[in-house]
Amino acid sequence: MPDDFALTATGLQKSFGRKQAVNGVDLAVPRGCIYGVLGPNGAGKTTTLRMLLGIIEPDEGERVVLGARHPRDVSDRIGYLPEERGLYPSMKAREAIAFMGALRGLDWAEGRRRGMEMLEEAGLGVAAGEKIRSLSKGMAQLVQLLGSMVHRPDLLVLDEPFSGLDPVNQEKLEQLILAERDRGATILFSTHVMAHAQRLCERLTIIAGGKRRFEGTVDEARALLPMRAHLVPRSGNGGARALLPADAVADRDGFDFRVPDEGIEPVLARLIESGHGVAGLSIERPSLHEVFVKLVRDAESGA
Ligand SMILES: Nc1ncnc2c1ncn2[C@@H]1O[C@H](COP(=O)(O)OP(=O)(O)OP(=O)(O)O)[C@@H](O)[C@H]1O
Repeated sequence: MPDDFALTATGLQKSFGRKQAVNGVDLAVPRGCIYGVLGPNGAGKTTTLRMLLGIIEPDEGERVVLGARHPRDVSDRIGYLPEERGLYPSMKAREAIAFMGALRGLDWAEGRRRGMEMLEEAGLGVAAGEKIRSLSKGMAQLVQLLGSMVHRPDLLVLDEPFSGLDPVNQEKLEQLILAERDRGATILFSTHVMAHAQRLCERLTIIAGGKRRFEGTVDEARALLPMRAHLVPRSGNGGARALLPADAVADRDGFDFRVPDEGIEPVLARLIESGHGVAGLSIERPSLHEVFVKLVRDAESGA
């Protein structure tokens, strides 16, 4: 494996009975990068992550994780937040973190010390001595997340880490992920919430129907769809329609349309020369959410 990659996988395939969950996924995750595995429900994200971690074996394909022949050989260097959350309900938060660290080879006392420190840094110091069963679901999830980081892993794999968290805790989680990246870790996380991916990911893969539909940066993904313009003619919506691109749709105060390949300038020139004028114009890049929906719909329709 080239040293610049924390993880590579080629041609991963997995079936459960007659259901093909993953059908030939390739991944190359650069070291020190925040990498998103995006896909709709049932796309094969969890199955892909489990194969990468060696929890299940692929039917076909290869994966090299942190240079190892099998992911289990480097499990002490990996942190993992599984999709099914769960900590021992009778453990106190600080101990639950130390326990998760101990499972990855961290000294118990050091785990407790770091656990306390991490809880305080995350603004959860008050929860340190509380039993897991008395914490809210979101708080318990954050404790489990801290537990997956306590041994300072080189690779952190988080399966749908944002689900179940309120907006304040989602923000906290974004900060924790960025801090782990700044520490030097590689972070691989799955999600179907595009706003987090758009803000965090340096690279991403979109999976749908068990296959890879896109790989690249957020900017490259957003460039897959044309920019959109919202234009307000000074003369109102009346006579300007005929001067706009054919796909222009009128809304309350103007028109929405795809920016033509030749640019927006000819449209503006026509409106100005004809005396309709331009009272307002905004041009927006499509969001990752819009690109995701398009790619998933194309995949569903077999495009
Ligand atoms: N152990 C299993 N036995 C049978 N089918 C399975 C098993 N695990 C996954 N599947 C099926 O494989 C497909 C992919 O599932 P997977 O959980 O990997 O998708 P996902 O992208 O993580 O979905 P979600 O976002 O809903 O969690 C689904 O159709 C799922 O029902």
